[in-house]
Formats: sequence, structure tokens, C-alpha cells
Amino acid sequence: MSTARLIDGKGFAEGLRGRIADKVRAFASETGRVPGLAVILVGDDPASRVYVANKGKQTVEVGMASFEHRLPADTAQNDLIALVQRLNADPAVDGILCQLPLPKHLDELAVIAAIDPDKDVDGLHVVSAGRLASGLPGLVSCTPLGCMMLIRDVLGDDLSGKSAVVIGRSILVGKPVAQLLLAANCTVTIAHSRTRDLPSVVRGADIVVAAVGRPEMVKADWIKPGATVIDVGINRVPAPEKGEGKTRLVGDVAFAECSDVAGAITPVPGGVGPMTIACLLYNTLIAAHRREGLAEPEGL
Ligand SMILES: Nc1nc(=O)c2c([nH]1)NC[C@@H]1CN(c3ccc(C(=O)N[C@@H](CCC(=O)O)C(=O)O)cc3)C=[N+]21
Repeated sequence: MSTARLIDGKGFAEGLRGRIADKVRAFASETGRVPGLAVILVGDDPASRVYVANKGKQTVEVGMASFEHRLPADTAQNDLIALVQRLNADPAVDGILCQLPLPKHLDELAVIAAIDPDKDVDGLHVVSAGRLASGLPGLVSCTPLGCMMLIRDVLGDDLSGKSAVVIGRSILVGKPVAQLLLAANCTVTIAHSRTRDLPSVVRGADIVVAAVGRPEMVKADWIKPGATVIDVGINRVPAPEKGEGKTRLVGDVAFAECSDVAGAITPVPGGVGPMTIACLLYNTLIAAHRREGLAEPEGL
């Protein structure tokens, strides 16, 4: 029987967007402008198109300005960098996001490196990573930020002394979420594909963050009873029970069985995913306040 609290990321993200909308109104009356988010999409991958359209819609819903730049799949590196530089210089733009992955002929690292770190709302620039590791104010990637908000919603603000295991060491999620847990005074273990006896490592954790991209890898007997389980994985797998050629989304955690052991757990979909876009808006709001020299909004 499922005993875990279901962590409603979708609902939390909706609430967060409502609070952001209030802060956007206050920002507008203070500065006479609204925060602006520029999103660059190169090529026409259908999944990326849907995702970028969704971001644009939510940006406008919270009262921010959305600037979408769609470039053809054969865009030259120079032209893409030139666009980033124009957005860096544009005073109406507080945040810049270049949708990844880029077409193969483009150099992702060079494009990210061209973004002004103070507008790096994806938190992917090496300066953003360095600021996070050094404990300096900066912008933190959206998915890790969303994970922390959900963890604090379950466990409260004081995570001091908790044991946290992060499975995965990517630049996008694993490393930054580990940094944030460390900054919150957790004892952090970063596990990965070479970790020996992963189940027993995970069994020690009060907080588990799974970000490996392997469908339903984390099993019930890995989970310490009562642990908080955050599933970052979004894996599309075949779902023959829904019909020929159909698919469904699953996380990196075997959700049904782990729900019998965990204290709280995020579903997929409806968990961390919706938090990612809400945190993109959160970062844009923060970046706008810093750029205007205003105190950062509190109570979000
Ligand atoms: N520069 C850049 N920054 C990103 O943050 C970035 C990116 N590129 N490229 C693609 C990935 C993917 N990503 C997702 C965000 C939200 C959901 C999300 O909201 N998912 C829903 C379900 C979506 C569905 O049903 O397909 C959920 O989990 O409930 C998914 C995926 C951000 N990404």
C-alpha cells in the first residue's frame, strides 16, 4: 500500500508562478518596465518547439516579456553568437536561455560562454558554476533550484545534518544539486555509474535525488523507510498496454514500489518537471532585480 506523501510539483509550481506574478507587478511599478526573458531555439525539433512554446506562454502569464528567437537548423555559429551578444546588450532582456541540445555543427559550450553570466538564467555558464561552488551570489540552474524548493516544502528550511545522496553527476543537475544540499548543511554523497554497491549507498540517505536518466532504476529496497525521494528523470518508454507504438513517461525511480517505503516522493510527470520552468521565471525575476540594483524579492 502506498504510504508516502505525494509531492505535488505541478501544484507547487502553479503557486510559485502566482507569487512571481505578484513580484513582477511590484517590480513594474518600481521600475516602469517588466522583467524580460529571451529564449533562443535553433532548428525545429518538435519536442523543443512544444517546450519553448510552453515557456513563452508561462512567461507572459506571470506578466513578464517573452522574446522568442527561432533560427534555422543551419544557422552559423557566428550568427548565433552575434544574437547572444545583442541580447546581452539589450536592456529589456534580463534572462537568456538557449534551448539545448543544439544542432551538431554548433558548439554548445561556446554559445553558453557567450551569455552574460548576470543574464544566465539557466545557470550553465562556468561563472555561474564557480559562483555556486564558491558560495557567491549568482544564478543557479533551474532543475536543482526546483528540487531544493520541493525538499524544503517537505522537510522544512532546516536540512542541517541530513544525509543526502545524489545519483548522477551532470553539470545540469547532479553537481549543482549536490552543491545546494551541501550549502544547506547536508552530508552529501554523489553517486554515479562507477559507484560500488549503489543500493547500500542510497539506503543511508534521508534525501535521495535521482538524476541519471535510467528508467525506474531506483528500487524500493534501496530506500530508507521515510526518506524523501526526488525523481529528476524524464524517460519516455514504450507502453504497449496503451496500444501499438504508444509511450509513457517514467522517472529514474520505480515509483509504485518506492511509494510504499519513502516518506515523500515526487511523481513523473507532475513532479520536478513543472518546477524547472517555474524556476526559470524565478531566476529571471531575481536577475531583473539585481540588474536594477533592487533588493531581491523575499517570500517566494
Ligand atoms: N537550455 C535548456 N534549459 C533547460 O532547462 C532545458 C533544455 N535546455 N532543453 C530541454 C530540457 C528539458 N526540460 C524540461 C523542463 C520541464 C519539463 C516538464 O515540465 N515536464 C512535465 C511533463 C512533460 C510531458 O508530458 O512531456 C512533467 O514532468 O510533469 C520537461 C523537460 C528543460 N530542459
